[in-house]
Amino acid sequence: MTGLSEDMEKQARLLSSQLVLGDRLVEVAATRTVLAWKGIKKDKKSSEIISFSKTEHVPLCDIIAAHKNHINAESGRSQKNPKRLHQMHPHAFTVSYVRRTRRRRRWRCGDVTFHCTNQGLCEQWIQVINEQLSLFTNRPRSLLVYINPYGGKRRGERVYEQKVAPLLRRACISADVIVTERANHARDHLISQANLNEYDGVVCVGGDGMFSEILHGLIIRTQTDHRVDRDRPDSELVPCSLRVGIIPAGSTDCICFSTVGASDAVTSALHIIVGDSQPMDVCSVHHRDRFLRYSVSLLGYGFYGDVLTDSERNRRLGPARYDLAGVKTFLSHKHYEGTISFLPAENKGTPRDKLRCRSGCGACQHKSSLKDRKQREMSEKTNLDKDGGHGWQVIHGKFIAINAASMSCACPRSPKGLAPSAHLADGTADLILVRRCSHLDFFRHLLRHTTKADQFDHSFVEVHRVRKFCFQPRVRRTGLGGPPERGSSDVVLRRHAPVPGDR
Ligand SMILES: Nc1ncnc2c1ncn2[C@@H]1O[C@H](COP(=O)(O)OP(=O)(O)OP(=O)(O)O)[C@@H](O)[C@H]1O
Repeated sequence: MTGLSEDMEKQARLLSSQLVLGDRLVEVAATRTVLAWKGIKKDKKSSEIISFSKTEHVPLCDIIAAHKNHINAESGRSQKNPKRLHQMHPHAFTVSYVRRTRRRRRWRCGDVTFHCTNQGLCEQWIQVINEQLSLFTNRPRSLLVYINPYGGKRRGERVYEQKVAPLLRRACISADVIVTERANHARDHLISQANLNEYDGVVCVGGDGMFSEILHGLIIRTQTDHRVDRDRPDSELVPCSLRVGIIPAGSTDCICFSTVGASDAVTSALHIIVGDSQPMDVCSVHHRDRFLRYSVSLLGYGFYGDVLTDSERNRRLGPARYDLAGVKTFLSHKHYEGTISFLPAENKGTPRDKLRCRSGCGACQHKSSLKDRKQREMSEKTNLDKDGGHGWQVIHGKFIAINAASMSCACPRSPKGLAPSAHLADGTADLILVRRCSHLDFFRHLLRHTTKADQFDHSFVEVHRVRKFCFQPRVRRTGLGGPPERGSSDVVLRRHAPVPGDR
């Protein structure tokens, strides 16, 4: 037998045969971790089999499935001299796998078809490969899919049917699909009707708003099932047992872009199929000991809050509504007065370091135990009660924008995002305060979101990495924006929902 590669020689082969690939004879071997093949030919003099090409291989964790092919008489016609080879190898199977492209971290599905001499061998190959794939317990078998038909450019259903469903079928993953009929349909269904035990994950086909609905549905359902009081900011949330997959079909798709590294339906579907996951921090927002909402991306008060509020009124305009609302809000140039108190995150890097959070990020690996977190929370509380909040910092001022980013919030328009160094799952958020400044200065700051320049390098911008923060707007007066009632909002960062992420 010819050697495939040194690495393969070290591992026990599950199966090894001489098959045909295209117009050449190859030796193919499968181990527990890799499928590899190499071109071979018979030496005319010695009749020995010798190898003549370099080994190609696909890691098993990148294989989607192996399927039997239905060969037709035409197959192979375009190739050099395949007819005889194919007559001698009339049975075939195709292995589908993840192909990484160089283009902006996009993944595609690649196929390689091997021809065998007999049906038994063909079936043996399919069985061996699929048996190994079934050992990957992180891969989903059954999914619950929610499609928002009105998100973004209203292409959710088409994107799912054309790009995602065929891949799920190929990977033998079953999917129950619900096309939503109204806002909060998915959230309500998850809270009160969905039989979550039947599924390995939930898939969101839509934008950030739709993801937020699903996140709320899952977290609220889990907390209700475990009788956790959501109104208490110090309640320990019970993690959801299901992962959430995101197929981007919205306007900005920032959560998908920041976690997967690309805003592309096929790439997301492939991440879901191979069982990738990425934990994410979830931030809970409370007002006077009442739970308001959860957030995993951006909480914006002032400029971004106003842009979102205004854009909601023009939803019929599609993604262009953000541009319109952005220009209007920018021209209005409002500022908001208030007091921000925050608890800085210690030993968690800084929002201006050059680290970029990717899957496998060291800062997000550390899982503090429940005991550690309880102790930290107790000491934070004691410090707060003892001397009015030792460790807490307080800033009073007039602000154009107060933003808390629990992730970079990168999107195709702003590839490094609002908070380039924010981590996905380290239990902190980057609190960005833009103080009152001139129109021109604010424009310069906004412009930097789209360039490589440091957007925090302005005298009127400050940024802090925080665990918790609280905003107390000044009582509303004529000409001053902000919520009508007096009171403060607390934001608490937690680790929580896993989503498929980049590897
Ligand atoms: N069938 C439906 N009809 C109307 N609204 C819906 C429907 N299904 C979901 N929604 C709501 O549409 C909102 C926007 O959806 P989505 O996030 O998918 O699109 P989007 O255009 O990217 O919007 P955003 O930029 O706000 O994220 C969500 O907040 C969701 O609650």
